Amino acid sequence: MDMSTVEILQYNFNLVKGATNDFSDDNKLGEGGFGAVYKGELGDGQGIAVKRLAKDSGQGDHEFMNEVLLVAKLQHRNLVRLLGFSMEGSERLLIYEFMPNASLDQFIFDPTKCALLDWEKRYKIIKGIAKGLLYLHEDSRLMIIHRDLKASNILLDAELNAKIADFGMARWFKPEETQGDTSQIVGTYGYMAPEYAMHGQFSVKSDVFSYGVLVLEMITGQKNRCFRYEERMEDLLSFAWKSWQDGTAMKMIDPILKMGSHSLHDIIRSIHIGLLCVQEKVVERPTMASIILMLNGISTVTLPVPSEPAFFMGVSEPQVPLLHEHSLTMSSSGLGRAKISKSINYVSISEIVPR
Ligand SMILES: Nc1ncnc2c1ncn2[C@@H]1O[C@H](COP(=O)(O)OP(=O)(O)OP(=O)(O)O)[C@@H](O)[C@H]1O
Repeated sequence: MDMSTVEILQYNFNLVKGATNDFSDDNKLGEGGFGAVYKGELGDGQGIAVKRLAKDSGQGDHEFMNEVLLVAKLQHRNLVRLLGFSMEGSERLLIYEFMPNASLDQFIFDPTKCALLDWEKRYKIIKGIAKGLLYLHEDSRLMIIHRDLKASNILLDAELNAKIADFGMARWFKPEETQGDTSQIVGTYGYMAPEYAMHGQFSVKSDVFSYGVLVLEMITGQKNRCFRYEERMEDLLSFAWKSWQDGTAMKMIDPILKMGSHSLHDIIRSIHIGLLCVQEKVVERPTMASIILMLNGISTVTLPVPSEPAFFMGVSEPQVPLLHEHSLTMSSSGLGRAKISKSINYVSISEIVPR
């Protein structure tokens, strides 16, 4: 381990504790599957978000530091930057740059704040997420599959640039290894590709699936998990697919997105791209590299006709109550044995080589 890098990344525990007012409730930004997140300010005025990891991970200091070093090396304008870490006893803190506009879900699903994100801004975010994912999938030194891409994991900076957060569940791969099988499924209901949710198979294409759900949510302004149309509960993917087939895709667009003809073209194209991402057949889903070409509307790129999406939501509603927006962990034997886990520990970030 490169000790000089460790020194640069390691923050004094008491300093961080003080910066968050002793992890006070007033400073609490939210709580995720890994623990609570607190706002803080360092002596030089820099805003930070401190993730205080749940204490039951049992991970050694050395392993923890190794993981932090790996994550800190990932730098891209569409990824939330990990500034460093702090440890004391069983306490483990991750220190991130602070994102003043919080997460995307707090805009697009909020009846008032949704108006702050017009189509231009949403389109910029859709493109930004695609660039961040492409970096994770193809351009960083290691291949990374996020595995829990969703609206609450997209943070927004002061200029509303999209920054992908929560690499806690990402896995690192050697470049030639692009697929994995796991019995520990960690993701969020509504965004998980069916082959991952049901058989534990994950690949860059399971991230592409989640990206497609996210794009469709940004256009409709509704959550995949509780989509409504004319007072009826529907399944977002089935609804999008049916509307597309019927030539009535317009009716799924969030009315708040007032459209000129130029943006309408981009919105319809984005619905098309979203549908390509959520196709049932994994091989038919485009890669992030082709998605970026499609989004940029390169005229030589003709979009393929989408095939049927996976109606995962419709057929396999888990028979368990869902706790908030939280991630679920289930055995690879299927949804019947799904169980909710609120305290997924960060051991999963250390899995560098897939099984
Ligand atoms: N760097 C940050 N800057 C500003 N706010 C942040 C930052 N990181 C997290 N938050 C806030 O803290 C909340 C909790 O974050 P966290 O990533 O732990 O949970 P989550 O994404 O809601 O759930 P999960 O752990 O299931 O992914 C987020 O919704 C976000 O509003």
